[in-house]
Amino acid sequence: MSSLLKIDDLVVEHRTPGRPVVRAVAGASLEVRAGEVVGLVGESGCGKSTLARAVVGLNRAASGSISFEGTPVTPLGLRRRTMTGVQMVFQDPYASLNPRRRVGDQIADGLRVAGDATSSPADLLERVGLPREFASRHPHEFSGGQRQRIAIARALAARPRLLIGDEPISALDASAQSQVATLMRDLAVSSGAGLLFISHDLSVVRLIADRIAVMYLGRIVEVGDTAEVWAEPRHPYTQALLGAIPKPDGMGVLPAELPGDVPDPADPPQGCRFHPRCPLVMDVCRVKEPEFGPVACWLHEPS
Ligand SMILES: Nc1ncnc2c1ncn2[C@@H]1O[C@H](COP(=O)(O)OP(=O)(O)OP(=O)(O)O)[C@@H](O)[C@H]1O
Repeated sequence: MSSLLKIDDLVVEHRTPGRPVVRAVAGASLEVRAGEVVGLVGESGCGKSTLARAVVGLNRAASGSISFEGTPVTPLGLRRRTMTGVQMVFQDPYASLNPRRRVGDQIADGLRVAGDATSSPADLLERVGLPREFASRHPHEFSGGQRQRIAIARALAARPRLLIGDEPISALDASAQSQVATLMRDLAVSSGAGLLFISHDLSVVRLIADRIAVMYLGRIVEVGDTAEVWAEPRHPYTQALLGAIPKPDGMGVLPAELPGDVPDPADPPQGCRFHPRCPLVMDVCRVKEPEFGPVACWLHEPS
């Protein structure tokens, strides 16, 4: 599979006057290949949205690089390409659709972007599992799950090569969540596009992602094939997320609850950022950040 999106050592900072700088993405590296689904997971506030927004140019990169189909796009991100190559589906389908415009007209915008004169908005609605006649109606007539399908139809109309879902299911009813996630996966993969799917719902990510990237306090701490990471999570944080921390003596499993809260990204711990909460912490972890992959942990230092 060829590389579609490549993020290297990306740093993104939020600056608010009178407040310390928040380094929300602190040297993250990640790749999405054409035709694959990458699930990005991690606790609230770890920087997932900031990373996604940097990719589409809504947040500016302070350093590091982002390239799309081999072309560097940093520091402005993909904004100039967003209209054709990349589409993002946001968390809140109530906010992302224009309440005053008919659904069909909003989908038609995407078709125009792609220069697609053969498909109709009704065709796109059909592809996302909605009746063709919805095209003449307005967003307020629909449920959250239906609106998110409409937002997906609008994104797909532009024929993106990369689709990004930033928590696209977390505002939906439980019954709609896995359906919408699976739909995004099927539609992206069948058109040969890549999908970067951000979610804190691990069971859904497990269902749809080929690979999984685990983010902690601005960094990707583990990346791997979804089935392998589930079978054998290696970073203690991934183990905690999946509820399977082996005890240091190898006997049994610690409870999934991690001590303490996520540290403040404006003042991250020295050394490994996870060390204050890590049940397997060693001396080196307190002084030196593990800057290697695919498992950024001193227990898994490449030889
Ligand atoms: N516009 C902003 N100004 C200042 N700080 C921000 C801004 N946006 C995000 N942050 C901070 O950056 C950090 C990362 O936030 P981000 O929203 O990227 O995380 P996330 O993993 O997507 O979390 P969530 O799942 O809650 O959206 C958090 O500490 C957050 O408070």
